[in-house]
Amino acid sequence: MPATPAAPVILGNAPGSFPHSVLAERHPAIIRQVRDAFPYGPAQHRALDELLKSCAEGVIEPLPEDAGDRDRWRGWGLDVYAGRSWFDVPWLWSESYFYRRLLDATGCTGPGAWQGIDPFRPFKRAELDAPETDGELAALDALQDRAERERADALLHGSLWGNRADLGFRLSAGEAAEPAPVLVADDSEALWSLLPPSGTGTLCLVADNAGRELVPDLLLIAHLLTEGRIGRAVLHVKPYPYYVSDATTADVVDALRRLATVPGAAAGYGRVLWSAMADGRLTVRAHPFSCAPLPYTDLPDDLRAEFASATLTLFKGDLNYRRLVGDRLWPPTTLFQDVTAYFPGPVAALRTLKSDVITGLSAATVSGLVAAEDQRWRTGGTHALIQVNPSDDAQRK
Ligand SMILES: O=P(O)(O)OC[C@H]1O[C@](O)(CO)[C@@H](O)[C@@H]1O
Repeated sequence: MPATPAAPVILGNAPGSFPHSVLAERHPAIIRQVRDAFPYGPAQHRALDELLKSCAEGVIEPLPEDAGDRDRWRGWGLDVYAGRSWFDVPWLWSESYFYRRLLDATGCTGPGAWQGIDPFRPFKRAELDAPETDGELAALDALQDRAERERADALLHGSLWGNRADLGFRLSAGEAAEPAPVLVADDSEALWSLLPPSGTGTLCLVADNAGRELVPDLLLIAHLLTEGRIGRAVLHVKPYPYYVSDATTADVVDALRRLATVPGAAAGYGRVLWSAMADGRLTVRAHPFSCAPLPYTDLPDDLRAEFASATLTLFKGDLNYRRLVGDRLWPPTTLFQDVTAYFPGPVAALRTLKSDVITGLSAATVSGLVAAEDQRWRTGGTHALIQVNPSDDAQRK
């Protein structure tokens, strides 16, 4: 458990706050976008109307009695939160449950003809098929004659900034200008020391978004396998559509098929990944807990054991960061090592900053950011971090 006293859990009930705006504005907008993207029938339109009304002024309703995951959600807190306003329960819980209910409203959770139809697929496909993606993949050609470490860094940064859907395989961390550095924490040396070129271990990469984030995540995995920094990778994705663009197995297939159609170096990475899938060096996992509305302190035993045996578990994106350190208003200088001390193995986070949660910053970095941007740096997606806790559970005891 953290050596630091726990900070307050973030709720969505403070008007003017970022979490409140997500519940009050972003969720209704997502309902509108999804409704406009599909030729839904009357029952789906009615269900979307009901969800719109509920999330604006209603309360959290239980799942239907025949929902296959009803007991799971009851175990995740549904019995405690049902009947309360969406705004008064932990923000992480409320947001996660919104996406679960959206799947019911669109028929994705079935039964029926719409079962399994991802309501976010048109947006994910558009991003994957965008001409910008071709341009960014073509940039890989220029990397090929660089030293291994340089290519590794460029791919790490591609994966990091892919979280903003902006691959830019950067050869450096970008403008590190004071007082507001782009990269607010950079533990990349510690990360590479966990994945030396002679490695045979396993990387668990806990993915975030599909499309222009998942593609560079896959490229990074291909590089690590090819260069012998890891022997195996396990890519954790979501078992069902979630938080609009979160990657599912179908999105992995789309991304790999996309890489199979491009020219140049990108196609070579695609071939590496395709054969690594075939011989088991790359596997895809879609554990139910990946869509849990809970922090990773509540890891179920099977996932805990899996992460404990990995050489490194790498969490991508903002939502995973919130779950990793706890969705709490930590003082920004709270040590990342303290809030991740519960984690059963070496762990790293690659994240662009899109919500209030932050840990592991130096006091000087915080004051530079606040002086330049007040608190906007926390949520604007213009800053990023690479944080590592290299010690595993055994070493801490
Ligand atoms: O795709 P990412 O990086 O996980 O970001 C998702 C973030 O977007 C939001 O859903 C809304 O901004 C946050 O709640 C969440 O943390």
